[in-house]
Amino acid sequence: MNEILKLDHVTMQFGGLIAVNDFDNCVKEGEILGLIGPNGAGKTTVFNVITGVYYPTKGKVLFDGLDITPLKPHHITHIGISRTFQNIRLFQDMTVLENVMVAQHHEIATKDAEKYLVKLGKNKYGANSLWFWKSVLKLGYISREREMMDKALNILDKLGLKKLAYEKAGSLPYGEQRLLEIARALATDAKLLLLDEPAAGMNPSESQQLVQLIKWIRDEFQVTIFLIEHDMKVVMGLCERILVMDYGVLIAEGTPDEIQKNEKVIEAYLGEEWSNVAE
Ligand SMILES: Nc1ncnc2c1ncn2[C@@H]1O[C@H](COP(=O)(O)OP(=O)(O)OP(=O)(O)O)[C@@H](O)[C@H]1O
Repeated sequence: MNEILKLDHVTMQFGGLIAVNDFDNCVKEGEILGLIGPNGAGKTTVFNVITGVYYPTKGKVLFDGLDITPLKPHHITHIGISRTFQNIRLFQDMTVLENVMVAQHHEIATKDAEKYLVKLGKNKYGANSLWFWKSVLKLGYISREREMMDKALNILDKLGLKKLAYEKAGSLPYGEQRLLEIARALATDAKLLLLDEPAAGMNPSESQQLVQLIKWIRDEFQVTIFLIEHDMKVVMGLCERILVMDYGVLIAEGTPDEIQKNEKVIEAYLGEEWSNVAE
């Protein structure tokens, strides 16, 4: 499998604290990769470096072979990486449909990213570029809105949320708000989805459904998935490969079976969350 994302010796330091220390690994195209580790291990910081929230102290991030380290978060969304957050970030007072449509509007703000891609000879996004100029000139704006709505409804339909399209996002039960976050991420035409604790707050039956749904999303939308998760049953049932961090350091990599037997990993977890899995 090709590497879709490469973290090349990434270090992220906050003052005296090294949150991520020489992280050197990749995400392979089409895989479901898990990132686990105790609280404060540095997992979210890895996602923040990938998505341009932080500029790493050392190292580079490559996406499809392209150095994306200097790009801003909205540019990173534009080139095909989208994320969900640990704490749900929806527009609570907007409808479900509007939330998904708004996610597509990143295309409007892409000029700088396109300049950067052109400079690197990588402009594969001609259609979006045309849309940018059309929207500036207000040409085709209405038909474009229609297209966005159809696309949003299609995604909602696939995720079983279409019947809720005109409900306020804030009125949805927690599990469905998490699904809506995934719908928003898919609406950006992402090639790589970063999911930060997708099962947080779900009951055991919801989280088992989520495992099946994420596998289905990977196949249906042909996306690669990199996720942070504390629920070990979800991680072990879903991920094909797992990376384990502790105190900013990548301490293990392997299949679910290999990770469950890894002494360093067992030690890092001090038996806590781990005992749930081993049962
Ligand atoms: N902006 C920041 N400034 C200073 N320290 C930070 C910042 N962001 C993260 N940290 C610190 O970096 C370390 C790693 O934090 P991070 O949120 O990446 O861990 P995590 O593995 O995602 O934890 P959790 O599972 O609890 O979400 C922590 O000690 C945290 O306090």
